[in-house]
Amino acid sequence: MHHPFKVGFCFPKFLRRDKGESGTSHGVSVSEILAVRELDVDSGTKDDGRWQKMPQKSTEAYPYAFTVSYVERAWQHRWRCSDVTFHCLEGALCQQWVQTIREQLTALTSRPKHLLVYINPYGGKQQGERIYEQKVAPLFTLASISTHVIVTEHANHARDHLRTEAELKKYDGVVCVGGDGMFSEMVHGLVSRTQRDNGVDQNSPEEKLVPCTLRIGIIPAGSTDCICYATVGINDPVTSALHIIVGDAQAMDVCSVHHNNTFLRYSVSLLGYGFYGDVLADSERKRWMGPARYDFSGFKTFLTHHYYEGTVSFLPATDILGTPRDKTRCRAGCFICQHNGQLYSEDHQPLFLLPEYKGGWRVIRGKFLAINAASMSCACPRSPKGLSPAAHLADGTTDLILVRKCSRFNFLRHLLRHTSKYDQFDMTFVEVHRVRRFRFTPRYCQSDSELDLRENGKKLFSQICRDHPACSCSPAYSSWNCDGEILPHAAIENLPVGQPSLHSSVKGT
Ligand SMILES: Nc1ncnc2c1ncn2[C@@H]1O[C@H](COP(=O)(O)OP(=O)(O)OP(=O)(O)O)[C@@H](O)[C@H]1O
Ligand SMILES: CCCCCCCCCCCCC/C=C/[C@@H](O)[C@H](CO)NC(=O)CCCCC
Ligand SMILES: [Ca+2]
Repeated sequence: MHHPFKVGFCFPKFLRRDKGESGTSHGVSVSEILAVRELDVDSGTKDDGRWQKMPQKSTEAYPYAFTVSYVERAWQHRWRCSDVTFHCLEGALCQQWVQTIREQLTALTSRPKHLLVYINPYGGKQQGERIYEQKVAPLFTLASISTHVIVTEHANHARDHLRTEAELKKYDGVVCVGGDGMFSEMVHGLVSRTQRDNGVDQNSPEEKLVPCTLRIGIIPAGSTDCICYATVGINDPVTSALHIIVGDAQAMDVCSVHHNNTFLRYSVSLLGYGFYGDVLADSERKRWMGPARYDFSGFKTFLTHHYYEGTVSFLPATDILGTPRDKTRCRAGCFICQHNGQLYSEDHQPLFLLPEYKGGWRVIRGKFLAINAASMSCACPRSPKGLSPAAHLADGTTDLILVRKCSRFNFLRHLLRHTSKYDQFDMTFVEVHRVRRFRFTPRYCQSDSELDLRENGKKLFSQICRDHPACSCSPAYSSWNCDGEILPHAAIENLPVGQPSLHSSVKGT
Protein backbone atom coordinates (compact mmCIF):
# COMPACT_ATOMS: atom_id res chain seq x y z
CA MET A 1 0.00 0.00 0.00
CA HIS A 2 1.35 3.37 -0.95
CA HIS A 3 1.43 5.95 1.80
CA PRO A 4 2.22 9.57 1.11
CA PHE A 5 4.07 9.94 4.40
CA LYS A 6 6.37 7.29 5.70
CA VAL A 7 7.35 8.98 8.94
CA GLY A 8 6.84 6.54 11.78
CA PHE A 9 6.88 6.73 15.53
CA CYS A 10 8.83 4.08 17.30
CA PHE A 11 7.68 4.52 20.86
CA PRO A 12 10.76 4.17 23.08
CA LYS A 13 11.33 2.11 26.14
CA PHE A 14 10.78 4.79 28.72
CA LEU A 15 7.16 4.80 27.67
CA ARG A 16 5.34 1.76 28.90
CA ARG A 17 2.38 0.44 26.96
CA ASP A 18 -0.68 -1.44 28.22
CA LYS A 19 -0.81 -4.23 25.69
CA GLY A 20 1.72 -7.02 25.31
CA GLU A 21 5.23 -6.99 26.70
CA SER A 22 5.99 -4.03 28.91
CA GLY A 23 8.99 -1.90 28.10
CA THR A 24 9.20 -2.96 24.44
CA SER A 25 9.08 -0.53 21.53
CA HIS A 26 6.02 -0.28 19.30
CA GLY A 27 6.20 1.07 15.75
CA VAL A 28 3.21 2.80 14.18
CA SER A 29 3.48 4.63 10.89
CA VAL A 30 2.01 8.14 11.17
CA SER A 31 0.01 7.52 8.03
CA GLU A 32 -1.82 4.74 9.88
CA ILE A 33 -2.56 6.64 13.08
CA LEU A 34 -6.23 7.53 13.29
CA ALA A 35 -6.26 9.60 16.48
CA VAL A 36 -4.40 10.31 19.70
CA ARG A 37 -6.01 11.02 23.06
CA GLU A 38 -4.50 12.07 26.35
CA LEU A 39 -5.61 10.07 29.36
CA ASP A 40 -6.42 11.46 32.75
CA VAL A 41 -4.98 8.55 34.66
CA ASP A 42 -6.08 9.75 38.14
CA SER A 43 -9.74 9.96 37.26
CA GLY A 44 -9.56 6.96 34.94
CA THR A 45 -11.11 8.84 32.02
CA LYS A 46 -9.89 9.82 28.61
CA ASP A 47 -10.12 13.40 27.48
CA ASP A 48 -13.19 12.47 25.45
CA GLY A 49 -14.94 11.51 28.71
CA ARG A 50 -15.09 7.76 28.03
CA TRP A 51 -14.09 5.42 30.83
CA GLN A 52 -11.01 3.29 30.46
CA LYS A 53 -10.02 0.40 32.68
CA MET A 54 -6.46 1.08 33.85
CA PRO A 55 -4.15 -1.57 35.25
CA GLN A 56 -3.49 -0.66 38.90
CA LYS A 57 0.31 -1.05 38.65
CA SER A 58 0.51 1.33 35.68
CA THR A 59 -1.40 4.13 37.35
CA GLU A 60 0.91 4.02 40.34
CA ALA A 61 4.25 3.86 38.56
CA TYR A 62 3.39 5.85 35.39
CA PRO A 63 0.86 8.56 36.19
CA TYR A 64 0.62 10.05 32.65
CA ALA A 65 -0.68 8.29 29.60
CA PHE A 66 -2.01 8.71 26.06
CA THR A 67 -3.81 6.36 23.70
CA VAL A 68 -3.05 6.00 20.00
CA SER A 69 -5.74 4.54 17.70
CA TYR A 70 -4.24 3.05 14.57
CA VAL A 71 -4.98 0.79 11.63
CA GLU A 72 -4.30 -2.87 12.23
CA ARG A 73 -4.21 -5.15 9.22
CA ALA A 74 -6.27 -8.25 9.83
CA TRP A 75 -6.99 -11.20 7.55
CA GLN A 76 -7.91 -11.04 3.84
CA HIS A 77 -7.53 -7.27 3.25
CA ARG A 78 -9.57 -6.51 6.36
CA TRP A 79 -8.55 -3.49 8.43
CA ARG A 80 -9.44 -2.90 12.04
CA CYS A 81 -9.01 0.00 14.46
CA SER A 82 -6.74 -0.86 17.38
CA ASP A 83 -5.78 1.12 20.48
CA VAL A 84 -2.49 1.14 22.28
CA THR A 85 -1.97 3.15 25.48
CA PHE A 86 1.42 4.46 26.53
CA HIS A 87 2.29 5.51 30.07
CA CYS A 88 5.12 7.72 31.24
CA LEU A 89 6.47 9.42 34.29
CA GLU A 90 6.41 13.06 33.22
CA GLY A 91 3.33 15.04 32.22
CA ALA A 92 5.33 17.38 29.98
CA LEU A 93 6.77 14.46 28.04
CA CYS A 94 3.34 12.94 27.62
CA GLN A 95 1.92 16.22 26.29
CA GLN A 96 4.87 16.62 23.96
CA TRP A 97 4.13 13.23 22.45
CA VAL A 98 0.45 14.01 22.01
CA GLN A 99 1.14 17.41 20.48
CA THR A 100 3.79 16.08 18.11
CA ILE A 101 1.54 13.27 16.91
CA ARG A 102 -1.34 15.75 16.37
CA GLU A 103 0.96 18.04 14.37
CA GLN A 104 2.06 15.12 12.22
CA LEU A 105 -1.57 14.12 11.60
CA THR A 106 -2.51 17.67 10.65
CA ALA A 107 0.31 17.69 8.11
CA LEU A 108 -1.28 14.77 6.24
CA THR A 109 -3.04 16.83 3.60
CA SER A 110 -4.56 13.86 1.77
CA ARG A 111 -6.83 13.10 4.72
CA PRO A 112 -10.42 14.33 4.53
CA LYS A 113 -11.77 16.66 7.22
CA HIS A 114 -15.29 17.31 5.93
CA LEU A 115 -17.35 14.66 4.14
CA LEU A 116 -20.73 14.63 2.47
CA VAL A 117 -22.37 11.25 3.08
CA TYR A 118 -25.30 9.75 1.13
CA ILE A 119 -27.01 6.66 2.54
CA ASN A 120 -29.32 4.47 0.48
CA PRO A 121 -31.63 2.94 3.10
CA TYR A 122 -32.94 0.37 0.60
CA GLY A 123 -29.72 -1.08 -0.87
CA GLY A 124 -28.73 -4.72 -0.30
CA LYS A 125 -30.33 -6.03 2.88
CA GLN A 126 -31.62 -2.53 3.74
CA GLN A 127 -28.97 -2.10 6.41
CA GLY A 128 -27.31 1.08 5.10
CA GLU A 129 -28.37 3.38 7.95
CA ARG A 130 -27.51 0.85 10.65
CA ILE A 131 -24.12 0.06 9.12
CA TYR A 132 -23.27 3.76 8.92
CA GLU A 133 -24.44 4.67 12.44
CA GLN A 134 -22.91 1.66 14.19
CA LYS A 135 -19.72 0.95 12.28
CA VAL A 136 -18.68 4.05 10.37
CA ALA A 137 -19.84 7.21 12.16
CA PRO A 138 -17.92 6.39 15.40
CA LEU A 139 -14.70 6.02 13.39
CA PHE A 140 -15.24 9.34 11.57
CA THR A 141 -15.84 11.00 14.96
CA LEU A 142 -12.70 9.41 16.38
CA ALA A 143 -10.71 10.80 13.45
CA SER A 144 -12.29 14.28 13.92
CA ILE A 145 -14.01 14.17 10.52
CA SER A 146 -17.14 16.29 10.31
CA THR A 147 -19.98 14.93 8.17
CA HIS A 148 -23.17 16.07 6.56
CA VAL A 149 -25.39 13.00 6.17
CA ILE A 150 -28.23 12.67 3.67
CA VAL A 151 -30.46 9.59 3.75
CA THR A 152 -31.85 9.34 0.23
CA GLU A 153 -35.61 9.50 -0.22
CA HIS A 154 -35.89 8.20 -3.76
CA ALA A 155 -33.79 6.77 -6.59
CA ASN A 156 -31.50 9.41 -8.19
CA HIS A 157 -31.78 11.67 -5.13
CA ALA A 158 -27.99 11.52 -4.56
CA ARG A 159 -27.25 11.96 -8.28
CA ASP A 160 -29.42 15.04 -8.66
CA HIS A 161 -28.29 16.59 -5.39
CA LEU A 162 -24.63 16.19 -6.38
CA ARG A 163 -25.25 17.46 -9.91
CA THR A 164 -27.12 20.61 -8.97
CA GLU A 165 -27.42 21.53 -5.30
CA ALA A 166 -24.55 20.21 -3.22
CA GLU A 167 -22.05 22.83 -2.05
CA LEU A 168 -19.08 20.74 -3.05
CA LYS A 169 -16.50 23.37 -2.09
CA LYS A 170 -17.27 22.67 1.56
CA TYR A 171 -16.15 19.06 1.34
CA ASP A 172 -12.97 17.05 0.86
CA GLY A 173 -14.88 14.06 -0.44
CA VAL A 174 -18.23 12.37 -0.79
CA VAL A 175 -19.20 9.01 0.69
CA CYS A 176 -21.69 6.55 -0.69
CA VAL A 177 -23.33 4.04 1.66
CA GLY A 178 -24.93 1.47 -0.62
CA GLY A 179 -24.13 -0.80 -3.53
CA ASP A 180 -22.90 -0.44 -7.10
CA GLY A 181 -26.13 1.28 -8.18
CA MET A 182 -25.69 3.93 -5.52
CA PHE A 183 -22.03 4.41 -6.49
CA SER A 184 -23.12 4.79 -10.09
CA GLU A 185 -25.54 7.55 -9.04
CA MET A 186 -22.69 9.41 -7.35
CA VAL A 187 -20.41 9.00 -10.37
CA HIS A 188 -23.11 10.38 -12.65
CA GLY A 189 -23.77 13.33 -10.33
CA LEU A 190 -20.11 14.27 -9.90
CA VAL A 191 -18.86 13.55 -13.42
CA SER A 192 -21.80 15.33 -15.08
CA ARG A 193 -21.38 18.36 -12.85
CA THR A 194 -17.65 18.53 -13.54
CA GLN A 195 -18.23 18.36 -17.32
CA ARG A 196 -20.99 20.98 -17.20
CA ASP A 197 -18.82 23.34 -15.09
CA ASN A 198 -15.97 22.92 -17.59
CA GLY A 199 -18.07 23.22 -20.74
CA VAL A 200 -17.49 19.62 -21.89
CA ASP A 201 -20.24 18.16 -24.08
CA GLN A 202 -21.07 14.68 -22.71
CA ASN A 203 -22.75 13.72 -25.99
CA SER A 204 -19.57 14.02 -27.99
CA PRO A 205 -17.72 10.67 -28.00
CA GLU A 206 -14.44 12.38 -28.94
CA GLU A 207 -14.36 14.84 -26.03
CA LYS A 208 -12.08 14.05 -23.15
CA LEU A 209 -13.69 14.14 -19.71
CA VAL A 210 -12.37 16.62 -17.16
CA PRO A 211 -11.30 14.71 -14.03
CA CYS A 212 -13.34 15.16 -10.86
CA THR A 213 -11.44 16.65 -7.98
CA LEU A 214 -13.52 15.08 -5.23
CA ARG A 215 -13.00 11.48 -4.24
CA ILE A 216 -15.86 9.05 -3.71
CA GLY A 217 -15.58 6.72 -0.73
CA ILE A 218 -17.68 3.57 -0.74
CA ILE A 219 -19.15 2.03 2.39
CA PRO A 220 -20.47 -1.28 1.06
CA ALA A 221 -24.14 -1.88 1.83
CA GLY A 222 -25.41 -3.32 -1.46
CA SER A 223 -26.07 -6.69 -3.07
CA THR A 224 -22.96 -7.17 -5.25
CA ASP A 225 -20.61 -4.41 -4.01
CA CYS A 226 -18.33 -5.19 -6.91
CA ILE A 227 -16.72 -1.74 -7.11
CA CYS A 228 -15.84 -1.76 -3.43
CA TYR A 229 -14.61 -5.37 -3.54
CA ALA A 230 -12.52 -4.84 -6.67
CA THR A 231 -10.86 -1.70 -5.30
CA VAL A 232 -10.41 -2.50 -1.60
CA GLY A 233 -10.14 -6.30 -1.80
CA ILE A 234 -13.11 -6.91 0.48
CA ASN A 235 -16.63 -5.56 1.08
CA ASP A 236 -16.28 -4.62 4.71
CA PRO A 237 -17.67 -1.29 6.02
CA VAL A 238 -15.02 -0.83 8.75
CA THR A 239 -12.16 -1.47 6.30
CA SER A 240 -13.62 1.05 3.85
CA ALA A 241 -14.13 3.66 6.59
CA LEU A 242 -10.48 3.30 7.64
CA HIS A 243 -9.25 3.67 4.04
CA ILE A 244 -11.33 6.84 3.75
CA ILE A 245 -9.95 8.23 7.04
CA VAL A 246 -6.29 7.69 6.10
CA GLY A 247 -6.96 9.39 2.75
CA ASP A 248 -6.21 6.47 0.44
CA ALA A 249 -7.11 7.06 -3.20
CA GLN A 250 -7.35 5.05 -6.37
CA ALA A 251 -7.96 6.36 -9.85
CA MET A 252 -10.61 4.53 -11.86
CA ASP A 253 -11.49 4.26 -15.54
CA VAL A 254 -14.84 5.73 -16.54
CA CYS A 255 -16.43 4.69 -19.84
CA SER A 256 -19.16 6.66 -21.50
CA VAL A 257 -21.86 4.73 -23.32
CA HIS A 258 -23.48 6.31 -26.37
CA HIS A 259 -26.32 5.50 -28.72
CA ASN A 260 -26.47 7.30 -32.07
CA ASN A 261 -24.03 9.94 -30.79
CA THR A 262 -26.18 10.57 -27.75
CA PHE A 263 -24.76 9.99 -24.30
CA LEU A 264 -26.60 7.28 -22.35
CA ARG A 265 -24.64 6.52 -19.17
CA TYR A 266 -21.22 6.14 -17.61
CA SER A 267 -19.90 2.72 -16.68
CA VAL A 268 -17.05 1.78 -14.34
CA SER A 269 -17.46 -1.96 -13.83
CA LEU A 270 -19.55 -4.21 -16.09
CA LEU A 271 -21.32 -3.49 -19.32
CA GLY A 272 -22.95 -6.81 -20.13
CA TYR A 273 -25.33 -7.94 -22.90
CA GLY A 274 -26.96 -11.36 -23.04
CA PHE A 275 -26.50 -13.35 -19.83
CA TYR A 276 -25.80 -10.49 -17.39
CA GLY A 277 -28.36 -8.22 -19.08
CA ASP A 278 -31.03 -10.90 -18.80
CA VAL A 279 -30.10 -11.71 -15.17
CA LEU A 280 -30.46 -8.04 -14.28
CA ALA A 281 -33.72 -7.53 -16.19
CA ASP A 282 -35.27 -10.52 -14.45
CA SER A 283 -33.85 -9.66 -11.02
CA GLU A 284 -35.16 -6.07 -11.08
CA ARG A 285 -38.69 -7.49 -10.82
CA LYS A 286 -37.60 -9.40 -7.70
CA ARG A 287 -35.96 -6.62 -5.68
CA TRP A 288 -38.03 -7.71 -2.69
CA MET A 289 -35.83 -10.85 -2.51
CA GLY A 290 -32.77 -8.73 -1.67
CA PRO A 291 -29.34 -10.00 -2.77
CA ALA A 292 -30.77 -13.53 -3.32
CA ARG A 293 -32.57 -12.20 -6.42
CA TYR A 294 -29.33 -12.53 -8.39
CA ASP A 295 -28.99 -16.23 -7.51
CA PHE A 296 -32.60 -16.89 -8.45
CA SER A 297 -32.47 -14.92 -11.72
CA GLY A 298 -28.98 -16.24 -12.49
CA PHE A 299 -30.20 -19.82 -12.28
CA LYS A 300 -33.33 -19.05 -14.30
CA THR A 301 -31.37 -17.21 -17.00
CA PHE A 302 -28.87 -20.03 -17.16
CA LEU A 303 -31.71 -22.48 -17.82
CA THR A 304 -33.30 -20.30 -20.55
CA HIS A 305 -29.95 -20.33 -22.39
CA HIS A 306 -30.73 -17.51 -24.80
CA TYR A 307 -28.21 -16.39 -27.39
CA TYR A 308 -28.21 -13.15 -29.35
CA GLU A 309 -27.01 -12.34 -32.85
CA GLY A 310 -25.14 -9.20 -33.64
CA THR A 311 -21.95 -7.47 -34.67
CA VAL A 312 -19.26 -6.41 -32.25
CA SER A 313 -16.67 -3.93 -33.55
CA PHE A 314 -13.76 -2.91 -31.38
CA LEU A 315 -10.54 -0.96 -31.38
CA PRO A 316 -7.86 -3.19 -29.80
CA ALA A 317 -5.55 -1.48 -27.33
CA THR A 318 -2.23 -2.01 -29.12
CA ASP A 319 -0.18 0.73 -27.48
CA ILE A 320 -0.29 -0.52 -23.91
CA LEU A 321 1.40 -2.88 -21.49
CA GLY A 322 -0.52 -5.93 -20.29
CA THR A 323 -3.05 -8.40 -21.66
CA PRO A 324 -6.28 -9.88 -20.27
CA ARG A 325 -4.50 -13.25 -19.88
CA ASP A 326 -1.77 -11.93 -17.58
CA LYS A 327 -1.18 -13.69 -14.29
CA THR A 328 -0.35 -10.44 -12.48
CA ARG A 329 -3.13 -8.47 -10.81
CA CYS A 330 -3.84 -4.74 -10.55
CA ARG A 331 -2.75 -3.55 -7.12
CA ALA A 332 -2.17 -0.18 -5.40
CA GLY A 333 0.53 1.74 -7.25
CA CYS A 334 0.08 -0.56 -10.27
CA PHE A 335 2.90 -0.05 -12.79
CA ILE A 336 0.71 -0.91 -15.79
CA CYS A 337 -1.93 1.67 -14.77
CA GLN A 338 0.78 4.29 -14.29
CA HIS A 339 2.41 3.53 -17.62
CA ASN A 340 -0.80 3.27 -19.66
CA GLY A 341 -2.38 6.20 -17.83
CA GLN A 342 0.39 8.46 -19.14
CA LEU A 343 -0.99 7.93 -22.63
CA TYR A 344 -3.92 10.00 -21.41
CA SER A 345 -1.84 12.71 -19.78
CA GLU A 346 -3.25 16.19 -20.05
CA ASP A 347 -0.83 17.53 -22.64
CA HIS A 348 -1.21 14.57 -24.99
CA GLN A 349 -3.99 13.60 -27.32
CA PRO A 350 -4.69 9.89 -26.63
CA LEU A 351 -2.63 7.99 -29.21
CA PHE A 352 -5.53 5.83 -30.34
CA LEU A 353 -7.38 8.90 -31.56
CA LEU A 354 -4.56 9.70 -34.00
CA PRO A 355 -5.10 8.58 -37.62
CA GLU A 356 -1.79 6.69 -37.65
CA TYR A 357 -2.81 4.52 -34.65
CA LYS A 358 -1.85 1.04 -35.72
CA GLY A 359 -4.36 -1.75 -35.53
CA GLY A 360 -7.65 -0.26 -36.58
CA TRP A 361 -11.11 -1.63 -35.91
CA ARG A 362 -11.89 -5.35 -35.83
CA VAL A 363 -15.34 -6.72 -36.56
CA ILE A 364 -16.81 -9.96 -35.21
CA ARG A 365 -20.25 -11.23 -36.18
CA GLY A 366 -21.87 -14.10 -34.37
CA LYS A 367 -24.31 -15.60 -31.94
CA PHE A 368 -23.41 -14.74 -28.39
CA LEU A 369 -24.57 -16.01 -25.01
CA ALA A 370 -22.82 -13.07 -23.41
CA ILE A 371 -20.92 -9.95 -24.40
CA ASN A 372 -19.18 -8.52 -21.34
CA ALA A 373 -17.06 -5.41 -21.14
CA ALA A 374 -15.19 -5.31 -17.84
CA SER A 375 -13.38 -2.04 -17.14
CA MET A 376 -12.11 -3.50 -13.88
CA SER A 377 -11.87 -7.09 -12.65
CA CYS A 378 -15.49 -7.00 -11.32
CA ALA A 379 -14.35 -9.14 -8.40
CA CYS A 380 -17.12 -9.60 -5.83
CA PRO A 381 -18.01 -12.09 -3.10
CA ARG A 382 -19.70 -14.33 -5.72
CA SER A 383 -16.53 -14.37 -7.79
CA PRO A 384 -13.45 -13.24 -5.83
CA LYS A 385 -11.29 -13.16 -8.97
CA GLY A 386 -13.96 -11.48 -11.08
CA LEU A 387 -15.10 -11.50 -14.67
CA SER A 388 -11.70 -10.44 -15.93
CA PRO A 389 -9.13 -11.10 -13.22
CA ALA A 390 -6.25 -9.27 -14.95
CA ALA A 391 -8.25 -6.13 -15.84
CA HIS A 392 -6.82 -2.85 -14.58
CA LEU A 393 -8.61 -0.19 -12.58
CA ALA A 394 -7.05 2.82 -14.27
CA ASP A 395 -5.32 1.83 -17.51
CA GLY A 396 -7.82 3.43 -19.91
CA THR A 397 -8.95 0.09 -21.36
CA THR A 398 -11.81 -2.38 -21.10
CA ASP A 399 -11.63 -6.17 -21.38
CA LEU A 400 -14.18 -7.29 -23.95
CA ILE A 401 -15.27 -10.88 -23.33
CA LEU A 402 -17.26 -12.65 -26.05
CA VAL A 403 -18.97 -15.91 -25.12
CA ARG A 404 -20.31 -17.55 -28.25
CA LYS A 405 -23.26 -19.87 -28.44
CA CYS A 406 -22.34 -23.24 -26.88
CA SER A 407 -24.03 -26.04 -24.98
CA ARG A 408 -25.55 -25.43 -21.55
CA PHE A 409 -22.94 -27.78 -20.10
CA ASN A 410 -20.05 -25.76 -21.54
CA PHE A 411 -21.59 -22.46 -20.48
CA LEU A 412 -21.94 -23.84 -16.94
CA ARG A 413 -18.26 -24.86 -17.00
CA HIS A 414 -17.38 -21.34 -18.08
CA LEU A 415 -19.49 -19.75 -15.33
CA LEU A 416 -18.15 -22.06 -12.64
CA ARG A 417 -14.59 -21.16 -13.57
CA HIS A 418 -15.31 -17.65 -12.27
CA THR A 419 -15.37 -19.18 -8.83
CA SER A 420 -12.31 -21.45 -9.11
CA LYS A 421 -8.63 -21.19 -10.01
CA TYR A 422 -9.27 -22.36 -13.58
CA ASP A 423 -9.05 -19.93 -16.50
CA GLN A 424 -12.52 -18.92 -17.73
CA PHE A 425 -11.05 -17.67 -21.02
CA ASP A 426 -9.34 -20.95 -21.89
CA MET A 427 -12.37 -22.36 -23.74
CA THR A 428 -12.92 -22.57 -27.49
CA PHE A 429 -16.16 -20.54 -27.42
CA VAL A 430 -14.70 -17.69 -25.31
CA GLU A 431 -12.45 -14.87 -26.52
CA VAL A 432 -11.17 -11.83 -24.70
CA HIS A 433 -9.72 -8.60 -26.11
CA ARG A 434 -8.34 -5.55 -24.34
CA VAL A 435 -9.98 -2.64 -26.14
CA ARG A 436 -10.03 1.13 -26.31
CA ARG A 437 -13.62 1.31 -27.46
CA PHE A 438 -16.26 -0.94 -28.93
CA ARG A 439 -19.64 -0.91 -30.66
CA PHE A 440 -22.44 -3.42 -30.72
CA THR A 441 -25.21 -3.67 -33.28
CA PRO A 442 -27.87 -6.36 -32.84
CA ARG A 443 -28.65 -8.27 -36.01
CA TYR A 444 -32.21 -7.02 -36.23
CA CYS A 445 -31.31 -3.44 -35.41
CA GLN A 446 -33.48 -0.85 -37.13
CA SER A 447 -30.79 1.73 -37.40
CA ASP A 448 -32.85 4.84 -38.08
CA SER A 449 -35.83 4.39 -35.85
CA GLU A 450 -33.81 2.76 -33.07
CA LEU A 451 -35.40 0.47 -30.61
CA ASP A 452 -36.53 1.68 -27.29
CA LEU A 453 -36.41 -1.66 -25.55
CA ARG A 454 -38.47 -0.63 -22.60
CA GLU A 455 -41.42 0.60 -24.62
CA ASN A 456 -41.29 -1.41 -27.80
CA GLY A 457 -39.24 -4.42 -26.78
CA LYS A 458 -42.06 -6.84 -26.17
CA LYS A 459 -43.98 -5.92 -29.33
CA LEU A 460 -40.88 -6.16 -31.49
CA PHE A 461 -39.78 -9.35 -29.82
CA SER A 462 -42.91 -11.22 -30.81
CA GLN A 463 -42.89 -9.72 -34.30
CA ILE A 464 -39.19 -10.42 -34.96
CA CYS A 465 -39.25 -13.80 -33.28
CA ARG A 466 -41.83 -15.00 -35.81
CA ASP A 467 -39.51 -14.04 -38.67
CA HIS A 468 -36.31 -15.04 -36.96
CA PRO A 469 -34.76 -17.65 -39.27
CA ALA A 470 -32.66 -19.35 -36.60
CA CYS A 471 -35.27 -19.00 -33.93
CA SER A 472 -35.32 -21.65 -31.28
CA CYS A 473 -37.24 -19.22 -29.13
CA SER A 474 -34.21 -17.05 -28.48
CA PRO A 475 -35.41 -13.44 -28.54
CA ALA A 476 -33.71 -11.03 -30.93
CA TYR A 477 -32.68 -8.60 -28.20
CA SER A 478 -31.24 -8.73 -24.75
CA SER A 479 -30.66 -5.68 -22.53
CA TRP A 480 -27.40 -4.02 -21.58
CA ASN A 481 -26.53 -4.27 -17.91
CA CYS A 482 -24.58 -1.08 -17.20
CA ASP A 483 -23.17 -1.32 -13.66
CA GLY A 484 -26.46 -2.85 -12.54
CA GLU A 485 -28.78 -0.50 -14.49
CA ILE A 486 -30.66 -1.52 -17.64
CA LEU A 487 -29.93 0.57 -20.72
CA PRO A 488 -32.86 1.45 -22.97
CA HIS A 489 -31.04 0.60 -26.22
CA ALA A 490 -29.42 -2.53 -27.62
CA ALA A 491 -27.09 -0.81 -30.10
CA ILE A 492 -24.38 1.06 -28.23
CA GLU A 493 -20.91 2.51 -28.50
CA ASN A 494 -18.65 2.30 -25.48
CA LEU A 495 -15.64 4.52 -24.91
CA PRO A 496 -13.21 4.60 -22.04
CA VAL A 497 -12.89 8.37 -21.79
CA GLY A 498 -10.96 10.74 -19.63
CA GLN A 499 -9.04 8.31 -17.51
CA PRO A 500 -8.02 8.77 -14.78
CA SER A 501 -11.04 10.82 -13.95
CA LEU A 502 -12.27 9.89 -10.56
CA HIS A 503 -11.18 8.36 -7.38
CA SER A 504 -12.88 5.68 -5.44
CA SER A 505 -11.95 4.93 -1.88
CA VAL A 506 -9.04 2.59 -2.28
CA LYS A 507 -7.49 -0.61 -3.51
CA GLY A 508 -6.22 -3.35 -1.20
CA THR A 509 -2.62 -4.27 -0.70
N1 LIG B 1 -34.23 6.14 -1.12
C1 LIG B 1 -34.26 5.34 -2.18
N2 LIG B 1 -35.39 4.69 -2.54
C2 LIG B 1 -35.40 3.85 -3.59
N3 LIG B 1 -34.33 3.58 -4.37
C3 LIG B 1 -33.18 4.21 -4.06
C4 LIG B 1 -33.09 5.11 -2.96
N4 LIG B 1 -31.80 5.56 -2.89
C5 LIG B 1 -31.14 4.99 -3.92
N5 LIG B 1 -31.95 4.17 -4.62
C6 LIG B 1 -31.63 3.32 -5.79
O1 LIG B 1 -31.51 1.98 -5.34
C7 LIG B 1 -30.77 1.26 -6.32
C8 LIG B 1 -30.02 0.10 -5.71
O2 LIG B 1 -29.19 0.56 -4.72
P1 LIG B 1 -27.79 -0.03 -4.33
O3 LIG B 1 -26.88 -0.05 -5.46
O4 LIG B 1 -27.37 0.76 -3.12
O5 LIG B 1 -28.11 -1.52 -3.83
P2 LIG B 1 -28.19 -2.92 -4.57
O6 LIG B 1 -28.80 -2.80 -5.91
O7 LIG B 1 -28.83 -3.84 -3.60
O8 LIG B 1 -26.68 -3.33 -4.68
P3 LIG B 1 -25.72 -3.60 -5.94
O9 LIG B 1 -25.88 -2.40 -6.83
O10 LIG B 1 -24.36 -3.70 -5.30
O11 LIG B 1 -26.16 -4.87 -6.60
C9 LIG B 1 -29.83 2.27 -6.94
O12 LIG B 1 -29.92 2.17 -8.33
C10 LIG B 1 -30.32 3.62 -6.45
O13 LIG B 1 -30.55 4.49 -7.53
C1 LIG C 1 -24.50 -21.49 -11.98
C2 LIG C 1 -23.33 -21.00 -11.15
C3 LIG C 1 -22.87 -19.74 -11.66
C4 LIG C 1 -21.82 -19.04 -10.82
C5 LIG C 1 -21.35 -17.87 -11.63
C6 LIG C 1 -20.72 -16.82 -10.84
C7 LIG C 1 -20.24 -15.71 -11.74
C8 LIG C 1 -20.32 -14.45 -11.01
C9 LIG C 1 -19.71 -13.30 -11.76
C10 LIG C 1 -20.13 -12.05 -11.07
C11 LIG C 1 -19.90 -10.87 -11.92
C12 LIG C 1 -20.45 -9.65 -11.26
C13 LIG C 1 -20.31 -8.48 -12.15
C14 LIG C 1 -20.82 -7.28 -11.47
C15 LIG C 1 -21.77 -6.53 -11.93
C16 LIG C 1 -22.27 -5.32 -11.23
O1 LIG C 1 -21.92 -4.18 -11.95
C17 LIG C 1 -23.78 -5.35 -11.11
C18 LIG C 1 -24.25 -4.25 -10.20
O2 LIG C 1 -24.02 -4.58 -8.89
N1 LIG C 1 -24.25 -6.61 -10.57
C19 LIG C 1 -24.97 -7.43 -11.30
O3 LIG C 1 -25.31 -7.17 -12.43
C20 LIG C 1 -25.36 -8.74 -10.65
C21 LIG C 1 -24.86 -9.88 -11.48
C22 LIG C 1 -25.05 -11.19 -10.76
C23 LIG C 1 -24.64 -12.33 -11.60
C24 LIG C 1 -24.89 -13.68 -10.99
CA1 LIG D 1 -9.54 -0.64 -17.07
